[in-house]
Amino acid sequence: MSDRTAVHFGAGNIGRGFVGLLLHEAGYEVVFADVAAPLIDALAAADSYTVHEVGADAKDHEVTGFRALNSAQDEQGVIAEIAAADVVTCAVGPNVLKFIAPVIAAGLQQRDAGAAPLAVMACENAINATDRLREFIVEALPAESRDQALAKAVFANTAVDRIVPAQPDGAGLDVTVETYYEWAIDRTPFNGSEPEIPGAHYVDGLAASIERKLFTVNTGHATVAYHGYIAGADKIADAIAIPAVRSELEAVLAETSDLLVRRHELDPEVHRAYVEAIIARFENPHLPDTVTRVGRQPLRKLSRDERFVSPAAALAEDGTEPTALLDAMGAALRFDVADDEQSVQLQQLLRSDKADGAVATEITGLDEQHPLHAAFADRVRAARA
Ligand SMILES: NC(=O)c1ccc[n+]([C@@H]2O[C@H](COP(=O)([O-])OP(=O)(O)OC[C@H]3O[C@@H](n4cnc5c(N)ncnc54)[C@H](O)[C@@H]3O)[C@@H](O)[C@H]2O)c1
Ligand SMILES: O=P(O)(O)OC[C@@H](O)[C@@H](O)[C@H](O)[C@H](O)CO
Repeated sequence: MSDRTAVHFGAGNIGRGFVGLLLHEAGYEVVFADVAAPLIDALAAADSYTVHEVGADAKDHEVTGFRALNSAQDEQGVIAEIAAADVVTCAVGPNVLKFIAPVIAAGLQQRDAGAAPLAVMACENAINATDRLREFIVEALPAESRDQALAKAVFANTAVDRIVPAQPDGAGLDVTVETYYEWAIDRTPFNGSEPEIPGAHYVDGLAASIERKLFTVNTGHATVAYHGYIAGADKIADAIAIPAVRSELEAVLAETSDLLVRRHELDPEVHRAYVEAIIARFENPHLPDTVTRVGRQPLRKLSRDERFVSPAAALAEDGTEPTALLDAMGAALRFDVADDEQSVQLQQLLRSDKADGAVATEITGLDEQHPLHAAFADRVRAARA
């Protein structure tokens, strides 16, 4: 039995197939907290699950020694775990951070002031997700004990990268993943006391790592998903095999590469190799990933600080029209998937009687004066025609 505990919110694909696995391999007892009752019941009843890698040099990994708590039904149990844990991580989706924050806040209040600080690290596809989580925790803490509670934790931003597709019915707790993974954690807030996680690596400041990842892996992935969806593809590997989709992907990544190389002073050759490796990951024929999973929640993906608008707005502000990014954003507007709530909301918005410019602003958060706005409003008009 381990003497170190990690509470992980979100026992879904990346939670079991990546964060839970790496924490287990680092020697932590992982306590999964999730609101999905069947999933938590299955985890609580299991002694182990298997992470199956697919692709070159694939291996199977057994995860054992975990516990599982239903955070909707046993909030006090989760709070007590957090009060005593060494690490808290989450992979619940950026829009869910506000719901888990009050529980973490309560755990910090209950924590012994003499205990080593709790390492809090959000593992979401978003810029500074841990900072966002911290803001929600701050809001949840009473003013009179806020500073004491916050002093009991260290908050570090992270960037996580591993493609974990939706798992097929009947897979149970086992998870199929690609072999590649990367977990970059900002070392700065730890002042030398960073948790030992051999599968992760520490970096000085996360801005370059997270933007490189989000604006390459996720911008590229979403481009393949949205153009692939329009072309009628179901799987990402099939979508990228369509020459027109592949050209859109390459054009989008040329635009984000231009921004990333300049902004973070990346070596262009090293970055080119990074881009090529990512395209090869999208082509992995053994990975059963779909355009509907990768394109999920289009309103989040089209929001201001996300994978399309953030780099496209920066390029437009520099005087370049990012045509491929705009075309991918236009393709995203045509993502019409009945069981994706945000896709339904997006289609309702497009059918509304609001002006194209107002719709463009509502989706992207860009005001009418922004240099990207008019070009995106044109894509809105085209999608409504
Ligand atoms: N799947 C990937 O390839 C991948 C890779 C890197 C990062 N991510 C990021 O990880 C996050 C999760 O993605 P995923 O693919 O694992 O999604 P998922 O839907 O498989 O898992 C999310 C889990 O969070 C749980 N959850 C929802 N609300 C909760 C709450 N209030 N408290 C506790 N648990 C709650 C859900 O029940 C679900 O089990 C997202 O931010 C995603 O962008 C995913
Ligand atoms: O998780 P999302 O919805 O932000 O993005 C969908 C995919 O691009 C994403 O899950 C990737 O598979 C992952 O980020 C790879 O590291």
